[in-house]
Amino acid sequence: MLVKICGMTSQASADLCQQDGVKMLGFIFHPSSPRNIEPPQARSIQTSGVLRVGVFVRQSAEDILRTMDKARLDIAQLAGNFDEELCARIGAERVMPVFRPEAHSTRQSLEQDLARYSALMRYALLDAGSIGGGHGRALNFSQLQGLISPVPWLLAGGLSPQNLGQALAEARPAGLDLNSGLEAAPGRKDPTKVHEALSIIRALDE
Ligand SMILES: O=C(O)c1ccccc1NCC(=O)[C@H](O)[C@H](O)COP(=O)(O)O
Repeated sequence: MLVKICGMTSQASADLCQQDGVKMLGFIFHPSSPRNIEPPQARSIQTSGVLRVGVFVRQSAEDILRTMDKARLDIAQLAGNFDEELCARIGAERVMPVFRPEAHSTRQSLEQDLARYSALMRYALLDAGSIGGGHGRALNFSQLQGLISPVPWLLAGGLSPQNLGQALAEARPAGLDLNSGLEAAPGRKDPTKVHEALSIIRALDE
């Protein structure tokens, strides 16, 4: 199971989240987010054995690449509008676009969208809403069961210790992206919720 925890704002939150089984830590570069972080601060946060993911909403390829360099990022999560050219400029091995199931009237249309980007991305992330993230709202898990994706896909949107079991059983994703459901307050992770979520995932993933 590919587990990503998003919204790192300090070394303490990164240390808390760098536990067994966590594969990605997310840094949000979006000034209006309560989880926004500046590139030098993200750079100073030490990580080990995890992929460092930068979350971008509406930025040019140049800005994204500059921030990736400054903040020592491995992957760009494209949570706003994106196209083939943007993905190609960043490089397929470093791209995780955010797809929006609610914007598609059929499952086939979502799968066609995923297929269109097959050679341009390393992972796909599926989130609720139409732009941005961290809304705390869940997708309809059962509608995603058996989804055909050319790359491993992560389920995002309103995941918390309360609904992880249902999410895994119904959507059956390759990975999970957790954020506001593990917070004590916007931008501040709650140690109890983080431990609880990761132990649930470990138990269900055995
Ligand atoms: O979390 C934010 O504040 C945010 C702002 C702008 C763009 C993306 C953002 N978050 C992206 C994520 O990867 C979240 O983990 C994902 O949307 C799920 O969030 P949540 O519904 O809070 O679990």
